[in-house]
Amino acid sequence: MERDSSPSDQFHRYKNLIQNGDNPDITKERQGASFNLYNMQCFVYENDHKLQRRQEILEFVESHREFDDPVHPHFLNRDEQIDRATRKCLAMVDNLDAIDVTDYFDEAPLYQLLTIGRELHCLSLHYGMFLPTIQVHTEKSLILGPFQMAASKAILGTFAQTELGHGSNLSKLETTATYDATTKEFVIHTPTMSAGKWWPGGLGKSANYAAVMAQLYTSGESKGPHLFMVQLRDNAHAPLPGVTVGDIGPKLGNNANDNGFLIFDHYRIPRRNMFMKYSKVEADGTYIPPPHAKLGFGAMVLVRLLMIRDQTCQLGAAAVIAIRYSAVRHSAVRQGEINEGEGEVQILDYRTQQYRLLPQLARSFPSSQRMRSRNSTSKYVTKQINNNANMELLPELHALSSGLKAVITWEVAQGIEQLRLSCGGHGYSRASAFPDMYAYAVGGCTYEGENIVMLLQVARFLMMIAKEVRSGNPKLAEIAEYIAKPDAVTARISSWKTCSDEDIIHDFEAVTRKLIFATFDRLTTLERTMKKKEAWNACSIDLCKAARMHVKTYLVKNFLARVRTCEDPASRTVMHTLAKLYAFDLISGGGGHFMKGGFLSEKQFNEVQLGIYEMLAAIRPDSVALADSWAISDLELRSVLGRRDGNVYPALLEWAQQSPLNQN
Ligand SMILES: CCCCCCCCCCCCCCCC(=O)SCCNC(=O)CCNC(=O)[C@H](O)C(C)(C)COP(=O)(O)OP(=O)(O)OC[C@H]1O[C@@H](n2cnc3c(N)ncnc32)[C@H](O)[C@@H]1OP(=O)(O)O
Ligand SMILES: Cc1cc2nc3c(=O)[nH]c(=O)nc-3n(C[C@H](O)[C@H](O)[C@H](O)COP(=O)(O)OP(=O)(O)OC[C@H]3O[C@@H](n4cnc5c(N)ncnc54)[C@H](O)[C@@H]3O)c2cc1C
Repeated sequence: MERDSSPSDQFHRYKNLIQNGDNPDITKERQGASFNLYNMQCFVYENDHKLQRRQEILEFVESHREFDDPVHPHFLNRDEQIDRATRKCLAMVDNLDAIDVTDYFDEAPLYQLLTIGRELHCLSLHYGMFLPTIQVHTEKSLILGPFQMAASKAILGTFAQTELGHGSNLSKLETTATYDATTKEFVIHTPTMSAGKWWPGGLGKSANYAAVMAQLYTSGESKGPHLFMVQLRDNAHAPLPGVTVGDIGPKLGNNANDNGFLIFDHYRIPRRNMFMKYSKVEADGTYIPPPHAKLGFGAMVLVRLLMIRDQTCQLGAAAVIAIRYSAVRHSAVRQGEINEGEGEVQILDYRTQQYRLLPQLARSFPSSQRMRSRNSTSKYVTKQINNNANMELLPELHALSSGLKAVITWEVAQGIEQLRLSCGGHGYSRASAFPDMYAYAVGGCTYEGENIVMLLQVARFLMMIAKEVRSGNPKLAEIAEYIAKPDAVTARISSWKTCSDEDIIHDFEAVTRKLIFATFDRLTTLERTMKKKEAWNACSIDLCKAARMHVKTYLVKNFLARVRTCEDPASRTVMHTLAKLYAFDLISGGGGHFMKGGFLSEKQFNEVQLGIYEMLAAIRPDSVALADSWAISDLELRSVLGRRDGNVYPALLEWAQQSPLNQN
């Protein structure tokens, strides 16, 4: 008997049968949009220049063969993944000038996503933290040398702070840097096993330098954690004597990045290798403290701000995938019928599906847009600090960057998981891109400051403000002005169609204020009978809740404010509904806080719920176009389910063809 045709032959037969232009369901969705896509995209990306740059970068990457993937990266083992990412990374960097990517917040992450994807790479920390550390912490007169060397990749660096034994608690780091005034050197040493550096990205194989955080000792005194520029490997890339270094093995995600470990044995570096912009050790060992104790943590603040934008884009991309897929599932065999006899519906028509998708889509917009103005705030603050003029803004920036980082990374990770589930079985396949997105995003909940630890930093700031308000002499940062407003007795929220932005903001501010003062009162009461730190620990769950609510209020206010700037009326109408959906969904999720003390009546709560259902129905016809407004190309999305043309099934077959198990 003649043998069956190979899986490959069969696959091509199906492919020819199915693939024929865009999926008609998705085309119909696009045709039904109530707004002009280009106008909306210009609003989302602030202006058409940014949109145009996205397109230019995409075309540049697509036209360069060195960025092609001969084998889909999902089918590679870890060595092959690292090899692929490293090759692509070098090509990416070699072409930086040609495509002129200079914008760190928008263009650089896009360029990286298009060329490499979400696996990170050997230079992630070099660009993500080493260069920013040099920028933030090197004296002006000395910056050119190291910066040029790092920028030109003559040296490749990482940021080595976390140790086996301590990550969050920086004051207890154990690596030491002891100044030897006789040789004018620092001796870097790992005194215990738990002092070994653990986690720095790119350390395992790639970096030959590191910005190392170590406890400074000079003239026999401990001066706390400080940063040092340390060479780790020689020109042949072998570890230098006194340095032991390696890879820490596979992780949940980011596996093309060689996160590493690092141990020092009385390793000597010149005095000038201490980053001395803010604090100094003179040749004789005299220590000069910084103008603000926490200036040494400045690079982390900058990277937390970078992360917010980067992470939000992941949620946007996940929403694009799930919405497009929901519009095409099932064009041939539909899941069920809403009205018997009228045929089956797209899964996007199920109210439960809309409830899974659209609040996540709404959530993806405010955070990304906020970041753009945070970018300028951070530049402003950095300038003030560089001029040694104004340290007053530092606590505000620290609180805001920590809070946004904690709330957004959590919401992004949760949102991606919810969107993955909404795609049923196919969401579980790596072809969907959800597993890689989730693994990438959820890392952000931990690195650059564990989220709970970050929320507790925000809470410190809020408790300080509450104390000032209670003392009647507050000096309020802009982000905290509402905390001094008079108490509000009842909520103003009403039907989503009639309630104003001011009503929504009023209620969010009132509830957050109550939460902050209730926590403050509990804390001060406990402090009467407990040590301060014990009282803080006893209140820490409430402290986190108050911090989260403060950040959410900030996001709601800014989303509504941003929508008001939209010049195109049709886009503004849809975005306004999306902003209200975002706010109502938060109220619904945090109902306990809103209903406490009868602030929000049961009737109002019911209006909130009903409002959500009505807004889902109102947004439904625009959902695919709203997903398109993220202007994410297929190359950036890297998802079989989220393809722009909606031809999911042939693409899934094609993807599965590449599995090594199908090769023989
Ligand atoms: C190509 C481009 C791609 C772009 C795409 C982006 C992605 C790019 C990929 C990155 C890939 C992964 C990169 C991971 C890289 C790491 O993970 S590096 C390691 C990061 N580690 C951390 O973040 C550790 C977290 N821990 C901390 O930050 C600090 O220890 C803590 C938690 C803030 C506490 O600090 P502490 O000094 O022990 O605490 P304490 O003495 O209690 O002092 C607190 C006081 O200091 C203040 N304070 C603390 N920190 C600060 C600060 N930073 N500023 C100002 N004040 C501060 C507080 O406000 C507080 O003030 P008061 O209330 O007393 O007035
Ligand atoms: C993918 C990835 C990449 C990384 N890259 C780098 C890098 O390049 N360079 C680098 O130096 N580090 C890096 N890290 C390490 C990262 O910065 C730390 O893991 C992070 O700061 C948390 O520290 P930890 O792991 O010690 O957690 P811990 O601090 O041990 O936290 C464990 C638990 O204890 C809780 N906890 C800790 N302190 C408190 C507190 N005061 N109050 C209440 N709860 C508390 C936390 O909330 C958490 O639940 C990376 C980590 C990951 C996952």
